Amino acid sequence: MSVALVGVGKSYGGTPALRDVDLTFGTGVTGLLGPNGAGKTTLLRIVATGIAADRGDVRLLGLDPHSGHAALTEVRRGLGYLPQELGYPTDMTTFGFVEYVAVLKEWNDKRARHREVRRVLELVDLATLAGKRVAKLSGGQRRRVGLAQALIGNPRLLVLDEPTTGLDPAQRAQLRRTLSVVAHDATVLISTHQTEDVAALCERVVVLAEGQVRFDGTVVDLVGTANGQVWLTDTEVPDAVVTWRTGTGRHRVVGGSRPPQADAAEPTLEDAYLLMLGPQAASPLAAPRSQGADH
Ligand SMILES: Nc1ncnc2c1ncn2[C@@H]1O[C@H](COP(=O)(O)OP(=O)(O)OP(=O)(O)O)[C@@H](O)[C@H]1O
Repeated sequence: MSVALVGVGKSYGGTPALRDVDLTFGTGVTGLLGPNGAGKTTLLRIVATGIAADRGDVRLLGLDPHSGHAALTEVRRGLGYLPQELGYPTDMTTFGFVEYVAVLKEWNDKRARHREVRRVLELVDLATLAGKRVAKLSGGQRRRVGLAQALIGNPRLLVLDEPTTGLDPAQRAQLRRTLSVVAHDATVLISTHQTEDVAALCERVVVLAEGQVRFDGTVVDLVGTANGQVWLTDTEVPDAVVTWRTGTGRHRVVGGSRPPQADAAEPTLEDAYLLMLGPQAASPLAAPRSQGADH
């Protein structure tokens, strides 16, 4: 296993961010879902060696990263990381910034380094913007520069904190293609608020809430937890766990007792996620629902 966490806990001051987390990850893409403050970024920062856990055992690529400088360096050599917020030196060009990271990652041979920078820029569809200054890129383009630097050297462990933020639908599809290739021989962890990304990309999904693992399994199994609990109705239903008016004017009803004159609907990953977390999940995902389609 590339990542093994046993009894991992982390607090900031008195605030617990992760409590007693047991998780292992091997090759393939795993999606981390959870409401704001669930602990996703904290978990990814621990796996990316940015911070140490307060409690428990952390093994990354077979090593305890905090057992000494050599182990930490060895883990970092195999790691690609896109943090939630990456500061960009905006006076550099796209090529210049990615090359700068490649230098830090010990790509000392100039020709090999340039080839690698061109390769990762191609992967994220930025080759034509290689000479443009980062300051002049759009938010989505800048996010892809961040992705490019994470992909340098084909890392065995790829940690991406909200990689789809700011990407348009075509770019998200491109990212899905890229990650599905990378994941053949790498362990990829992504956090996202987009259940569609998880449904499209991940074999496995982990739901975190209040610093604890609430679900760990396949996407299909998570969707299955909502079987028989999703309906479409013409009128509002007061006792639903979550409900919203869809773009067609009908109400999607998730959880609670079956409403009278309801049509059963095929559950989606989002339904299952909302049902699992109840009103707690309502912050990031449920807000824009009134404009949504009938799903
Ligand atoms: N540097 C920090 N100092 C103090 N508290 C922090 C810090 N980082 C995170 N926290 C707290 O730890 C908890 C978990 O935060 P974390 O950022 O890991 O959650 P998250 O699931 O990534 O949230 P989001 O979806 O909003 O990014 C929250 O209560 C948060 O306020």
